[in-house]
Amino acid sequence: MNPELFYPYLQQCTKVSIDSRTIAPGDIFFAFSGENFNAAELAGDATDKGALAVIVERKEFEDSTKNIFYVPSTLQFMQDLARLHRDNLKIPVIGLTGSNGKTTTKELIAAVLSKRFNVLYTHGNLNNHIGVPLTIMSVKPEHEIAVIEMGANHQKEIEFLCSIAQPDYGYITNFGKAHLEGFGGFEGVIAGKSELYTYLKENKRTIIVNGEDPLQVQKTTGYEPVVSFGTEDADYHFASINKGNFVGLSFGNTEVISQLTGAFNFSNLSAATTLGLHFGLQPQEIKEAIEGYQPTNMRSQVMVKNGITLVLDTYNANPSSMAGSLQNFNTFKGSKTVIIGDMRELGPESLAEHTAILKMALDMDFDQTITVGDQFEAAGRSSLSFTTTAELTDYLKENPVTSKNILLKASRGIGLEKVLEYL
Ligand SMILES: CC(=O)N[C@H]1[C@@H](OP(=O)(O)OP(=O)(O)OC[C@H]2O[C@@H](n3ccc(=O)[nH]c3=O)[C@H](O)[C@@H]2O)O[C@H](CO)[C@@H](O)[C@@H]1O[C@H](C)C(=O)N[C@@H](C)C(=O)N[C@H](CCC(=O)N[C@@H](CCC[C@@H](N)C(=O)O)C(=O)O)C(=O)O
Ligand SMILES: Nc1ncnc2c1ncn2[C@@H]1O[C@H](COP(=O)(O)OP(=O)(O)OP(=O)(O)O)[C@@H](O)[C@H]1O
Ligand SMILES: C[C@@H](N)C(=O)N[C@H](C)C(=O)O
Repeated sequence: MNPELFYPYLQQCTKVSIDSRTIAPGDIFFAFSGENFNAAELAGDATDKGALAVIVERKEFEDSTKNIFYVPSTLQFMQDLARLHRDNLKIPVIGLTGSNGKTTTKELIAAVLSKRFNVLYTHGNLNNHIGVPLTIMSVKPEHEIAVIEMGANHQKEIEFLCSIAQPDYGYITNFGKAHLEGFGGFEGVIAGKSELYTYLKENKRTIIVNGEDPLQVQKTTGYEPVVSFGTEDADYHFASINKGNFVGLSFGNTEVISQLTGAFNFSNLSAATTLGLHFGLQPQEIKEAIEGYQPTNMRSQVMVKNGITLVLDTYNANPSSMAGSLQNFNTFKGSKTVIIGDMRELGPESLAEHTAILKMALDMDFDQTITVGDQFEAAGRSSLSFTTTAELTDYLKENPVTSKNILLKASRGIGLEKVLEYL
């Protein structure tokens, strides 16, 4: 089977899926093999559920009478099919990457643009070599704009994802100390993420740039077309405002207060507002969209429990986002405890980065700094350190935290959100 021959199935399908458990009539099922399952064995189940077509990479499961087609690599086929679909799309595609804030910014952009357009945007964090093709293939004729998040942890990955998403507009949230191991240090992060700029420049597409970020400005100076925000002379200028623990922005007579905490979210809000204005939305529409967006995904999520203000930021962590979270949390009024867990994928710089973050936390105005993970443990003395989240929860059962504010931040693998029920 080749992608051109298969393309009519994609045009007719209800949705695409890589999980037979989600298949409904009219769907296409792409069967992958993994650590636990070889999904090709489930091709029959998928057709029993009404799948329009199934792609398998095991010849013995091919059955053209049931539209079960064999390809040498399900992944490669899916990527080629997505590229073909993208070639046929006539709508603006906005691509974004960066070290921190991709998902939040993507959600904000989608919320804003959805006030006026039918927007297809990346679901959750499906931002990689599997997630991007799935997202692109999900664009239907009724969609008017697509917002595609692109993630990477090594060189040439963004270049590859751009070859599929082919963004007309591109935005890099920032360069930070994330995935240092795979990128080969901070310079490697800059090179890897800048592959988006290379694509946009080579294809004369529009760059959205934060004029207050010197590294982004340096990478884009002299290029046209650019839509800039931030500085006074940028295309769009916003002032940062705060209400309690929440960050917002103002422009003209419009004041917007988001449900996001952390000064770092100002650039995320600014990017979404810029795109809203660029696509002709009214300030009031943008305000309603941003004020209505509530993070529910362990990304700087603020909640009140038993009278304690909790910041749940356990979806990921790296030195840049950890520093931002600590600085923000330090501005909270009242007594404060931070519970921070190891930051993964930092390679040889890991210990030094954990040591610097621990020092930063200990120098701040917190009642208690609690750490989880062997990297923080190796980094030195904190008020309290635990190797695993399970050890911490055992401790919390006997010794509840009494501060009025608690920050929880760690890499995903630490599973720090499990302590929530003991706070
Ligand atoms: C192929 C797949 O789905 N893998 C997921 C799967 O892996 P596992 O090996 O455990 O699969 P199984 O053996 O259980 O199943 C095999 C397949 O069979 C399907 N199946 C199973 C049972 C059944 O009854 N019916 C079935 O059809 C099943 O659906 C499988 O397809 O499970 C893991 C645990 O949940 C998943 O982690 C794994 O997902 C892989 C890794 C994946 O890439 N998923 C993409 C859809 C995706 O976009 N995932 C994002 C993660 C993005 C991310 O981490 N981004 C980074 C930067 C990118 C770095 C990049 N180089 C990379 O490595 O990804 C960032 O910083 O943002 C997500 O899920 O959020
Ligand atoms: N602009 C920003 N600058 C620095 N840190 C940020 C920024 N935006 C968000 N963060 C931090 O990063 C955390 C994760 O945010 P988000 O999920 O949006 O990032 P991401 O880049 O999509 O990460 P991932 O790809 O792993 O989902 C937030 O909870 C916050 O701590
Ligand atoms: C969850 C994954 N995309 C990620 O961001 N991993 C880093 C290492 C983290 O969890 O902090």
